[in-house]
Amino acid sequence: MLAVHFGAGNIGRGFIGSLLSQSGYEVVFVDVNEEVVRLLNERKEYRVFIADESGKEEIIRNVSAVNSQTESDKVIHYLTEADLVTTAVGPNILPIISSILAEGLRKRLSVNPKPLNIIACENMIGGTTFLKEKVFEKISEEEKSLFERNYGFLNCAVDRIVPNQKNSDPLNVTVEPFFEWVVEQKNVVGDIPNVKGMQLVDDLMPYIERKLFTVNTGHAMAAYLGYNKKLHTIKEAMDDQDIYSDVQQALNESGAVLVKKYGFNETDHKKYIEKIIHRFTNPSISDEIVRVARSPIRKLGANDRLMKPAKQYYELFKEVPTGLTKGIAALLLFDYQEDPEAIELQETIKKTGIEGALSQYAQLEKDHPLVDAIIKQVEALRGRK
Ligand SMILES: NC(=O)c1ccc[n+]([C@@H]2O[C@H](COP(=O)([O-])OP(=O)(O)OC[C@H]3O[C@@H](n4cnc5c(N)ncnc54)[C@H](O)[C@@H]3O)[C@@H](O)[C@H]2O)c1
Ligand SMILES: O=P(O)(O)OC[C@@H](O)[C@@H](O)[C@H](O)[C@H](O)CO
Repeated sequence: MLAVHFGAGNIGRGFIGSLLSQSGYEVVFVDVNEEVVRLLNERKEYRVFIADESGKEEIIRNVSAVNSQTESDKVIHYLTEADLVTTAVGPNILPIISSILAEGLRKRLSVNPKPLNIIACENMIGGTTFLKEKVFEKISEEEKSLFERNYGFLNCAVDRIVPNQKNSDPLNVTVEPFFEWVVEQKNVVGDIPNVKGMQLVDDLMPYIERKLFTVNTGHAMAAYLGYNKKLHTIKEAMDDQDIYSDVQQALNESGAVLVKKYGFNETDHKKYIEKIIHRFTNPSISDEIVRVARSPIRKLGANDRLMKPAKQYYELFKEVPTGLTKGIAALLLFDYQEDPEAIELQETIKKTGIEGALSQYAQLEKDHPLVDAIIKQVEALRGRK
Protein backbone atom coordinates (compact mmCIF):
# COMPACT_ATOMS: atom_id res chain seq x y z
CA MET A 1 0.00 0.00 0.00
CA LEU A 2 1.42 3.34 -1.05
CA ALA A 3 0.41 6.74 0.34
CA VAL A 4 1.57 9.96 -1.28
CA HIS A 5 1.50 12.80 1.25
CA PHE A 6 2.05 16.45 0.21
CA GLY A 7 3.80 18.47 2.96
CA ALA A 8 6.45 16.91 5.21
CA GLY A 9 6.02 19.64 7.83
CA ASN A 10 4.71 19.55 11.39
CA ILE A 11 1.38 17.85 10.74
CA GLY A 12 2.69 15.90 7.76
CA ARG A 13 5.44 14.14 9.69
CA GLY A 14 4.01 14.48 13.20
CA PHE A 15 0.49 13.26 12.51
CA ILE A 16 -0.73 12.10 9.10
CA GLY A 17 2.52 10.54 7.86
CA SER A 18 3.05 8.76 11.15
CA LEU A 19 -0.50 7.29 11.25
CA LEU A 20 -0.20 6.17 7.63
CA SER A 21 3.15 4.48 8.26
CA GLN A 22 1.90 2.84 11.46
CA SER A 23 -1.07 1.51 9.46
CA GLY A 24 1.21 -0.30 7.03
CA TYR A 25 1.49 2.24 4.22
CA GLU A 26 4.76 3.05 2.51
CA VAL A 27 4.71 6.85 2.71
CA VAL A 28 6.21 9.07 0.02
CA PHE A 29 6.28 12.69 1.17
CA VAL A 30 6.17 15.42 -1.46
CA ASP A 31 7.75 18.69 -0.33
CA VAL A 32 9.82 21.66 -1.51
CA ASN A 33 12.18 21.70 1.46
CA GLU A 34 15.39 20.28 0.03
CA GLU A 35 16.97 19.37 3.35
CA VAL A 36 13.93 17.50 4.66
CA VAL A 37 13.58 15.62 1.36
CA ARG A 38 17.26 14.65 1.37
CA LEU A 39 17.26 13.48 5.00
CA LEU A 40 14.08 11.44 4.58
CA ASN A 41 15.66 9.66 1.59
CA GLU A 42 18.95 9.08 3.39
CA ARG A 43 17.39 7.64 6.54
CA LYS A 44 13.99 6.29 5.43
CA GLU A 45 12.75 6.96 8.98
CA TYR A 46 12.28 9.72 11.55
CA ARG A 47 11.31 10.11 15.19
CA VAL A 48 8.13 11.45 16.78
CA PHE A 49 8.27 12.51 20.44
CA ILE A 50 5.07 12.59 22.47
CA ALA A 51 4.97 15.73 24.64
CA ASP A 52 3.80 14.42 27.99
CA GLU A 53 5.29 12.92 31.12
CA SER A 54 5.63 9.51 29.38
CA GLY A 55 8.45 10.82 27.18
CA LYS A 56 7.34 8.24 24.60
CA GLU A 57 9.18 8.14 21.31
CA GLU A 58 7.98 6.54 18.05
CA ILE A 59 10.14 5.62 15.09
CA ILE A 60 8.29 6.15 11.83
CA ARG A 61 9.64 3.77 9.19
CA ASN A 62 9.14 3.03 5.53
CA VAL A 63 9.16 6.66 4.43
CA SER A 64 10.90 8.57 1.63
CA ALA A 65 10.40 11.89 -0.15
CA VAL A 66 10.40 13.67 -3.48
CA ASN A 67 10.90 17.33 -4.28
CA SER A 68 7.97 18.62 -6.33
CA GLN A 69 10.01 21.51 -7.71
CA THR A 70 12.84 19.45 -9.12
CA GLU A 71 11.37 15.94 -9.45
CA SER A 72 7.90 16.46 -10.87
CA ASP A 73 8.16 13.30 -13.02
CA LYS A 74 8.66 11.23 -9.88
CA VAL A 75 5.68 12.87 -8.17
CA ILE A 76 3.51 12.08 -11.20
CA HIS A 77 4.77 8.51 -11.24
CA TYR A 78 3.94 7.98 -7.56
CA LEU A 79 0.49 9.47 -8.11
CA THR A 80 -0.19 6.83 -10.75
CA GLU A 81 0.65 4.10 -8.23
CA ALA A 82 -0.76 5.52 -4.98
CA ASP A 83 -3.49 3.87 -2.89
CA LEU A 84 -4.18 7.10 -1.00
CA VAL A 85 -3.22 10.76 -1.41
CA THR A 86 -3.19 13.18 1.54
CA THR A 87 -2.02 16.76 2.03
CA ALA A 88 -0.98 19.01 4.93
CA VAL A 89 0.57 22.02 3.20
CA GLY A 90 -1.66 24.86 4.39
CA PRO A 91 -4.82 26.18 2.67
CA ASN A 92 -2.87 28.80 0.68
CA ILE A 93 -0.66 26.13 -0.92
CA LEU A 94 -3.51 23.89 -2.14
CA PRO A 95 -3.91 25.88 -5.41
CA ILE A 96 -0.17 25.44 -6.04
CA ILE A 97 -0.11 21.65 -5.61
CA SER A 98 -3.33 21.26 -7.63
CA SER A 99 -1.35 21.53 -10.91
CA ILE A 100 0.90 18.54 -10.32
CA LEU A 101 -1.97 16.63 -8.74
CA ALA A 102 -4.09 17.21 -11.86
CA GLU A 103 -1.22 16.02 -14.06
CA GLY A 104 -0.64 12.91 -11.98
CA LEU A 105 -4.33 12.02 -11.86
CA ARG A 106 -4.61 12.56 -15.63
CA LYS A 107 -1.67 10.25 -16.29
CA ARG A 108 -3.08 7.67 -13.89
CA LEU A 109 -6.29 7.39 -15.96
CA SER A 110 -4.29 5.74 -18.76
CA VAL A 111 -2.17 3.39 -16.63
CA ASN A 112 -4.05 2.46 -13.46
CA PRO A 113 -7.82 1.84 -13.34
CA LYS A 114 -7.86 1.57 -9.53
CA PRO A 115 -10.00 4.27 -7.85
CA LEU A 116 -8.12 6.67 -5.59
CA ASN A 117 -9.15 8.76 -2.59
CA ILE A 118 -7.64 12.16 -1.85
CA ILE A 119 -7.84 13.86 1.56
CA ALA A 120 -6.67 17.42 2.26
CA CYS A 121 -5.82 17.62 5.97
CA GLU A 122 -5.95 21.40 6.41
CA ASN A 123 -7.63 23.69 8.90
CA MET A 124 -10.52 24.84 6.77
CA ILE A 125 -14.10 23.95 6.07
CA GLY A 126 -14.29 22.01 2.80
CA GLY A 127 -10.51 21.87 2.26
CA THR A 128 -10.62 18.84 -0.04
CA THR A 129 -13.54 20.29 -2.00
CA PHE A 130 -11.45 23.43 -2.51
CA LEU A 131 -8.52 21.31 -3.74
CA LYS A 132 -10.88 19.45 -6.10
CA GLU A 133 -12.14 22.77 -7.51
CA LYS A 134 -8.54 23.84 -8.17
CA VAL A 135 -7.77 20.49 -9.86
CA PHE A 136 -10.95 20.69 -11.96
CA GLU A 137 -9.97 24.17 -13.22
CA LYS A 138 -7.06 22.44 -14.95
CA ILE A 139 -8.80 19.58 -16.78
CA SER A 140 -11.17 19.20 -19.75
CA GLU A 141 -14.92 18.51 -19.54
CA GLU A 142 -14.34 14.93 -20.66
CA GLU A 143 -11.67 14.43 -18.00
CA LYS A 144 -14.00 15.85 -15.36
CA SER A 145 -16.45 12.98 -15.74
CA LEU A 146 -13.60 10.43 -15.62
CA PHE A 147 -12.15 12.12 -12.53
CA GLU A 148 -15.61 12.09 -10.88
CA ARG A 149 -15.83 8.33 -11.44
CA ASN A 150 -12.27 7.41 -10.45
CA TYR A 151 -11.30 9.85 -7.74
CA GLY A 152 -12.90 10.47 -4.34
CA PHE A 153 -12.26 13.86 -2.77
CA LEU A 154 -12.93 13.45 0.96
CA ASN A 155 -13.23 16.36 3.36
CA CYS A 156 -11.83 15.92 6.84
CA ALA A 157 -11.04 17.54 10.21
CA VAL A 158 -7.57 17.14 11.72
CA ASP A 159 -6.69 17.92 15.28
CA ARG A 160 -3.29 17.63 16.93
CA ILE A 161 -1.17 20.50 18.23
CA VAL A 162 2.23 20.29 16.58
CA PRO A 163 4.31 23.37 17.40
CA ASN A 164 7.16 24.71 15.30
CA GLN A 165 10.11 22.45 15.96
CA LYS A 166 13.34 23.53 17.57
CA ASN A 167 15.20 20.24 17.42
CA SER A 168 18.82 19.82 16.43
CA ASP A 169 17.69 17.03 14.09
CA PRO A 170 15.41 18.59 11.44
CA LEU A 171 13.39 15.37 11.02
CA ASN A 172 12.47 14.96 14.69
CA VAL A 173 9.03 16.18 15.57
CA THR A 174 7.40 16.73 18.97
CA VAL A 175 3.62 16.41 19.13
CA GLU A 176 0.94 16.55 21.81
CA PRO A 177 -0.47 13.13 22.80
CA PHE A 178 -4.05 13.96 21.71
CA PHE A 179 -5.13 13.48 18.09
CA GLU A 180 -8.33 13.26 16.09
CA TRP A 181 -8.73 12.68 12.33
CA VAL A 182 -12.33 12.62 11.14
CA VAL A 183 -13.00 11.88 7.47
CA GLU A 184 -16.29 12.20 5.60
CA GLN A 185 -16.97 8.96 3.80
CA LYS A 186 -19.75 9.96 1.41
CA ASN A 187 -17.44 10.52 -1.59
CA VAL A 188 -15.24 7.43 -1.08
CA VAL A 189 -14.41 5.56 -4.29
CA GLY A 190 -13.28 1.93 -4.18
CA ASP A 191 -12.10 0.58 -0.84
CA ILE A 192 -12.71 2.66 2.28
CA PRO A 193 -9.27 3.89 3.48
CA ASN A 194 -8.12 1.81 6.42
CA VAL A 195 -5.91 3.98 8.62
CA LYS A 196 -5.37 3.41 12.32
CA GLY A 197 -6.87 6.34 14.25
CA MET A 198 -8.95 7.64 11.32
CA GLN A 199 -12.64 8.02 12.15
CA LEU A 200 -15.15 7.85 9.27
CA VAL A 201 -18.42 9.79 9.49
CA ASP A 202 -21.38 10.45 7.17
CA ASP A 203 -21.61 14.18 7.81
CA LEU A 204 -18.43 16.08 8.64
CA MET A 205 -19.95 19.51 9.25
CA PRO A 206 -20.62 19.13 13.02
CA TYR A 207 -17.12 17.73 13.53
CA ILE A 208 -15.18 20.31 11.51
CA GLU A 209 -17.15 23.23 12.94
CA ARG A 210 -16.81 21.93 16.50
CA LYS A 211 -13.05 21.57 16.01
CA LEU A 212 -12.43 24.81 14.11
CA PHE A 213 -14.73 26.91 16.32
CA THR A 214 -13.36 25.55 19.59
CA VAL A 215 -9.72 24.47 19.20
CA ASN A 216 -8.82 27.06 16.57
CA THR A 217 -11.08 29.82 17.90
CA GLY A 218 -9.59 29.46 21.38
CA HIS A 219 -6.09 29.16 19.97
CA ALA A 220 -6.51 32.30 17.84
CA MET A 221 -7.91 34.24 20.80
CA ALA A 222 -4.92 33.30 22.97
CA ALA A 223 -2.46 34.03 20.17
CA TYR A 224 -3.73 37.47 19.09
CA LEU A 225 -4.41 38.70 22.63
CA GLY A 226 -1.06 37.26 23.74
CA TYR A 227 0.75 39.04 20.89
CA ASN A 228 -0.98 42.26 21.90
CA LYS A 229 0.51 41.81 25.39
CA LYS A 230 3.95 41.01 23.91
CA LEU A 231 3.91 37.41 25.16
CA HIS A 232 5.67 34.61 23.30
CA THR A 233 3.93 31.28 23.81
CA ILE A 234 0.37 30.05 24.01
CA LYS A 235 1.06 28.73 27.53
CA GLU A 236 2.23 32.21 28.61
CA ALA A 237 -0.95 33.71 27.15
CA MET A 238 -3.14 31.16 28.93
CA ASP A 239 -1.35 31.93 32.21
CA ASP A 240 -2.56 35.54 31.91
CA GLN A 241 -5.86 35.68 33.83
CA ASP A 242 -7.47 38.28 31.52
CA ILE A 243 -6.60 36.37 28.36
CA TYR A 244 -7.76 33.12 29.96
CA SER A 245 -11.19 34.60 30.64
CA ASP A 246 -11.38 36.14 27.15
CA VAL A 247 -10.66 32.70 25.65
CA GLN A 248 -13.30 31.18 27.89
CA GLN A 249 -15.81 33.90 26.94
CA ALA A 250 -15.22 33.39 23.19
CA LEU A 251 -15.55 29.61 23.55
CA ASN A 252 -18.80 30.03 25.46
CA GLU A 253 -20.06 32.16 22.56
CA SER A 254 -18.95 29.80 19.79
CA GLY A 255 -20.18 26.94 21.99
CA ALA A 256 -23.65 28.48 22.22
CA VAL A 257 -23.74 28.63 18.41
CA LEU A 258 -22.59 25.01 18.06
CA VAL A 259 -25.05 23.71 20.66
CA LYS A 260 -27.92 25.54 18.97
CA LYS A 261 -26.91 24.54 15.43
CA TYR A 262 -26.05 20.91 15.99
CA GLY A 263 -27.98 20.03 19.14
CA PHE A 264 -24.81 19.02 21.04
CA ASN A 265 -25.41 18.22 24.69
CA GLU A 266 -24.51 21.37 26.62
CA THR A 267 -22.70 19.57 29.44
CA ASP A 268 -20.68 17.46 26.99
CA HIS A 269 -19.74 20.56 25.05
CA LYS A 270 -18.58 22.30 28.24
CA LYS A 271 -16.35 19.30 28.94
CA TYR A 272 -15.01 19.47 25.37
CA ILE A 273 -14.10 23.16 25.93
CA GLU A 274 -12.37 22.32 29.22
CA LYS A 275 -10.35 19.60 27.54
CA ILE A 276 -9.26 21.98 24.76
CA ILE A 277 -8.21 24.67 27.26
CA HIS A 278 -6.26 22.01 29.14
CA ARG A 279 -4.43 21.14 25.89
CA PHE A 280 -3.41 24.80 25.45
CA THR A 281 -1.71 24.73 28.84
CA ASN A 282 0.32 21.54 28.27
CA PRO A 283 3.61 22.32 30.08
CA SER A 284 5.54 19.91 27.83
CA ILE A 285 4.77 21.99 24.74
CA SER A 286 6.17 25.36 23.81
CA ASP A 287 3.94 26.65 21.02
CA GLU A 288 4.91 30.06 19.65
CA ILE A 289 2.19 32.69 19.46
CA VAL A 290 3.35 33.75 15.99
CA ARG A 291 2.79 30.22 14.64
CA VAL A 292 -0.77 30.07 15.94
CA ALA A 293 -1.42 33.66 14.77
CA ARG A 294 0.09 33.05 11.29
CA SER A 295 -1.82 34.15 8.17
CA PRO A 296 -4.20 36.66 9.80
CA ILE A 297 -5.94 37.42 6.49
CA ARG A 298 -6.90 33.74 6.10
CA LYS A 299 -8.02 33.69 9.73
CA LEU A 300 -10.16 36.80 9.23
CA GLY A 301 -12.08 34.98 6.47
CA ALA A 302 -15.89 34.86 6.63
CA ASN A 303 -15.83 31.06 7.10
CA ASP A 304 -12.93 30.95 9.48
CA ARG A 305 -12.55 30.51 13.27
CA LEU A 306 -13.47 33.99 14.53
CA MET A 307 -15.74 35.64 12.00
CA LYS A 308 -18.08 32.75 11.26
CA PRO A 309 -19.03 32.01 14.88
CA ALA A 310 -19.24 35.77 15.60
CA LYS A 311 -21.65 36.37 12.72
CA GLN A 312 -23.69 33.30 13.55
CA TYR A 313 -23.86 34.29 17.22
CA TYR A 314 -25.27 37.65 16.21
CA GLU A 315 -27.77 36.03 13.83
CA LEU A 316 -28.94 33.45 16.38
CA PHE A 317 -28.99 35.54 19.57
CA LYS A 318 -29.34 39.12 18.25
CA GLU A 319 -26.46 40.17 20.47
CA VAL A 320 -22.86 41.13 19.74
CA PRO A 321 -20.44 38.46 21.07
CA THR A 322 -17.97 40.41 23.20
CA GLY A 323 -15.30 37.70 23.42
CA LEU A 324 -15.15 36.90 19.69
CA THR A 325 -15.16 40.59 18.69
CA LYS A 326 -12.24 41.21 21.05
CA GLY A 327 -10.35 38.38 19.35
CA ILE A 328 -11.08 39.86 15.91
CA ALA A 329 -9.90 43.26 17.15
CA ALA A 330 -6.64 41.73 18.42
CA LEU A 331 -6.19 39.96 15.06
CA LEU A 332 -6.51 43.31 13.30
CA LEU A 333 -3.61 44.62 15.39
CA PHE A 334 -1.32 41.68 14.58
CA ASP A 335 1.60 43.43 12.91
CA TYR A 336 4.32 40.75 13.02
CA GLN A 337 6.85 41.80 10.38
CA GLU A 338 7.84 38.25 9.40
CA ASP A 339 4.31 37.32 8.39
CA PRO A 340 3.50 38.60 4.88
CA GLU A 341 -0.25 38.52 5.57
CA ALA A 342 0.22 40.62 8.72
CA ILE A 343 2.10 43.23 6.67
CA GLU A 344 -0.59 43.26 3.97
CA LEU A 345 -3.35 43.50 6.56
CA GLN A 346 -1.70 46.49 8.26
CA GLU A 347 -1.25 48.23 4.88
CA THR A 348 -4.92 47.66 4.06
CA ILE A 349 -5.98 49.04 7.43
CA LYS A 350 -3.82 52.13 6.84
CA LYS A 351 -5.45 52.71 3.46
CA THR A 352 -9.07 51.74 4.10
CA GLY A 353 -9.45 51.61 7.87
CA ILE A 354 -10.79 48.74 9.99
CA GLU A 355 -14.10 48.90 8.12
CA GLY A 356 -12.35 48.50 4.80
CA ALA A 357 -10.31 45.51 5.99
CA LEU A 358 -13.41 43.82 7.43
CA SER A 359 -15.25 44.36 4.18
CA GLN A 360 -12.37 43.19 1.98
CA TYR A 361 -11.28 40.10 3.92
CA ALA A 362 -14.36 39.07 5.90
CA GLN A 363 -17.12 40.29 3.56
CA LEU A 364 -18.62 42.11 6.53
CA GLU A 365 -20.96 44.87 5.34
CA LYS A 366 -20.06 48.32 6.71
CA ASP A 367 -23.37 48.70 8.58
CA HIS A 368 -23.19 45.28 10.26
CA PRO A 369 -23.38 45.78 14.06
CA LEU A 370 -20.21 43.70 14.50
CA VAL A 371 -18.18 46.38 12.71
CA ASP A 372 -18.86 49.05 15.28
CA ALA A 373 -18.20 46.65 18.15
CA ILE A 374 -14.90 45.53 16.62
CA ILE A 375 -13.75 49.13 16.05
CA LYS A 376 -14.47 49.94 19.72
CA GLN A 377 -12.48 46.88 20.83
CA VAL A 378 -9.57 47.87 18.55
CA GLU A 379 -9.53 51.31 20.15
CA ALA A 380 -9.56 49.79 23.64
CA LEU A 381 -6.69 47.43 22.78
CA ARG A 382 -4.71 50.22 21.11
CA GLY A 383 -5.19 52.34 24.21
CA ARG A 384 -3.67 49.56 26.29
CA LYS A 385 -0.46 49.38 24.18
N1 LIG B 1 0.58 22.25 13.30
C1 LIG B 1 -0.61 22.02 13.81
O1 LIG B 1 -0.81 22.05 15.03
C2 LIG B 1 -1.78 21.71 12.90
C3 LIG B 1 -2.84 20.94 13.42
C4 LIG B 1 -3.93 20.64 12.62
C5 LIG B 1 -3.94 21.06 11.31
N2 LIG B 1 -2.90 21.78 10.81
C6 LIG B 1 -2.96 22.15 9.40
O2 LIG B 1 -2.02 21.37 8.68
C7 LIG B 1 -1.54 22.13 7.58
C8 LIG B 1 -0.03 22.18 7.63
O3 LIG B 1 0.36 22.84 8.81
P1 LIG B 1 1.77 22.59 9.49
O4 LIG B 1 1.69 23.14 10.85
O5 LIG B 1 2.20 21.19 9.28
O6 LIG B 1 2.68 23.57 8.57
P2 LIG B 1 4.21 23.40 8.18
O7 LIG B 1 4.64 24.70 7.65
O8 LIG B 1 4.97 22.78 9.30
O9 LIG B 1 4.17 22.33 6.99
C9 LIG B 1 3.83 22.63 5.66
C10 LIG B 1 4.77 21.86 4.75
O10 LIG B 1 4.33 22.06 3.41
C11 LIG B 1 5.50 22.23 2.61
N3 LIG B 1 5.18 22.88 1.36
C12 LIG B 1 5.08 24.21 1.10
N4 LIG B 1 4.83 24.41 -0.22
C13 LIG B 1 4.75 23.18 -0.78
C14 LIG B 1 4.51 22.73 -2.10
N5 LIG B 1 4.29 23.58 -3.10
N6 LIG B 1 4.50 21.38 -2.33
C15 LIG B 1 4.72 20.50 -1.32
N7 LIG B 1 4.95 20.89 -0.04
C16 LIG B 1 4.96 22.21 0.22
C17 LIG B 1 6.46 23.02 3.49
O11 LIG B 1 7.78 22.92 3.04
C18 LIG B 1 6.22 22.33 4.83
O12 LIG B 1 7.09 21.24 5.00
C19 LIG B 1 -2.22 23.50 7.68
O13 LIG B 1 -3.36 23.52 6.89
C20 LIG B 1 -2.59 23.59 9.14
O14 LIG B 1 -3.67 24.43 9.37
C21 LIG B 1 -1.81 22.11 11.57
O1 LIG C 1 -2.80 25.90 11.36
P1 LIG C 1 -3.53 27.23 11.41
O2 LIG C 1 -2.68 28.35 10.98
O3 LIG C 1 -4.85 27.17 10.70
O4 LIG C 1 -3.91 27.47 12.93
C1 LIG C 1 -2.91 27.52 13.92
C2 LIG C 1 -3.22 26.57 15.05
O5 LIG C 1 -4.40 26.98 15.70
C3 LIG C 1 -3.41 25.14 14.54
O6 LIG C 1 -2.33 24.71 13.78
C4 LIG C 1 -3.64 24.16 15.71
O7 LIG C 1 -2.43 23.90 16.37
C5 LIG C 1 -4.27 22.88 15.23
O8 LIG C 1 -5.37 23.13 14.44
C6 LIG C 1 -4.60 21.93 16.35
O9 LIG C 1 -5.30 20.85 15.82
